[in-house]
Amino acid sequence: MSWDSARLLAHVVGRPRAAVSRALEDAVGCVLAGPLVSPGAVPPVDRSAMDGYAVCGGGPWRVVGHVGVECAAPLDLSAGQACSITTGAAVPAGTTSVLRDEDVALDGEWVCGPSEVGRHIRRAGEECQAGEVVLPAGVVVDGPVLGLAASLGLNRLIVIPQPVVAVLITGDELVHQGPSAPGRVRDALGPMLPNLITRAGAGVGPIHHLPDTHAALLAAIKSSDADVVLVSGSSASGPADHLRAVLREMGAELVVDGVACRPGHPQALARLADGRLVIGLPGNPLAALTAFLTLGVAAIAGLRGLTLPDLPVGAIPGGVACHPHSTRLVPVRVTAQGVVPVGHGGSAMLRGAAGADALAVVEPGPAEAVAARLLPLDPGTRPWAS
Ligand SMILES: Nc1nc2c(c(=O)[nH]1)N[C@H]1C(S)=C(S)[C@@H](COP(=O)(O)OP(=O)(O)OC[C@H]3O[C@@H](n4cnc5c(N)ncnc54)[C@H](O)[C@@H]3O)O[C@H]1N2
Ligand code: MOO
Repeated sequence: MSWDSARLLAHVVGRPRAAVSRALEDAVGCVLAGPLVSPGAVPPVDRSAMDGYAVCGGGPWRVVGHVGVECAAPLDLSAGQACSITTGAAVPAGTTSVLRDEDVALDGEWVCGPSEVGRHIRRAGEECQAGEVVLPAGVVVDGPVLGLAASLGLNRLIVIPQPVVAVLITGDELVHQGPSAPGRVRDALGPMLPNLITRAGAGVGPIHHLPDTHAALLAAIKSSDADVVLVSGSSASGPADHLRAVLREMGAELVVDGVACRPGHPQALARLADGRLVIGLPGNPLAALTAFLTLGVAAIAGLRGLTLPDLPVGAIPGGVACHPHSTRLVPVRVTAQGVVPVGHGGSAMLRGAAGADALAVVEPGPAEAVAARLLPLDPGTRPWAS
């Protein structure tokens, strides 16, 4: 299966989770299930944009009082009157202009300065009117969205919740302390995957290290209640690679069974009878990373109700060799001079990817590519190209 078909299928198979109502503080990372509608006008009244004086008509003006932000019922002004005012305070009825502190001259109870009708007044409803849609469905709830929701007066949001992704790391040879040595390989995926899952917009579920047995893998997949289960190091066809046999035994639908890409070709995606997804990540660390960025990120986007972003295209002035039949995923830096491969892109090594910005998606072909789509290595990057 082609790399693009695999990515597309993973996105389609990740069906959006049911919408729920969440308190603002619990909604971060979720996706708006419907348009965000303002219940009222913002601001609700005309407000001063400056610290200074609200005035009525032409000057000089006699200062008749003070209005602070906390003042719920400000006095009225009539022609020739002014009141001192703070930024954000409701302007008194009759105000024609606000003058900044630094622009006025005071003489006892009199104030004078340059006034211009409407100046430094934030009009009621300037940001939005009651009933107005301020954000469409499908926006990821982040800090600014929460701030906006609060300033509209909302306490809760209707959102598609984040999916939960669990990780099963297989490999009897894996160790979690100290260096690799004959017979032992330092686990690189346990430390790598949680941050990638978070940046892709999912919750990190349990991470289990399993022995290389059919029974252990079967029991762990069966007992997980995560929306997506990532299984690393069991994707090929060796004696310790049990993933496909386990999926068969569970009656899973194998949606993606190998992808024509390098590295990462043995990756797989299956849907269990109850709708949960299982993604097989090849054990080689860069292959696991490319598979997560391909199938994992696309499935998570689907589960979150997000579209699959089109990838931006970058010029590669120095060119990069194509593979005759497979899509190459090549660690690159994105510079002002164009896209530059960083090297160290072998499937068992992370050195190139760790210092790169993106994977260049190099289409199969007979020669060299001088441009490629760019798959961000940080799956939390905003998709400018979509
Ligand atoms: N006969 C074939 N052999 C292999 C094929 C193939 O098509 N036919 N594909 C090769 C490719 S490509 C890859 S990638 C690997 C995928 O292997 P598995 O997913 O079954 O993983 P393992 O065999 O367990 O491990 C491969 C390699 O990666 C190391 N590894 C595993 N997990 C980790 C980890 N958490 N951290 C660091 N390194 C890890 C493991 O020690 C092995 O060296 O299969 C090829 N073989
Ligand atoms: O394709 Mo393997 O996934 O090269 O390392």
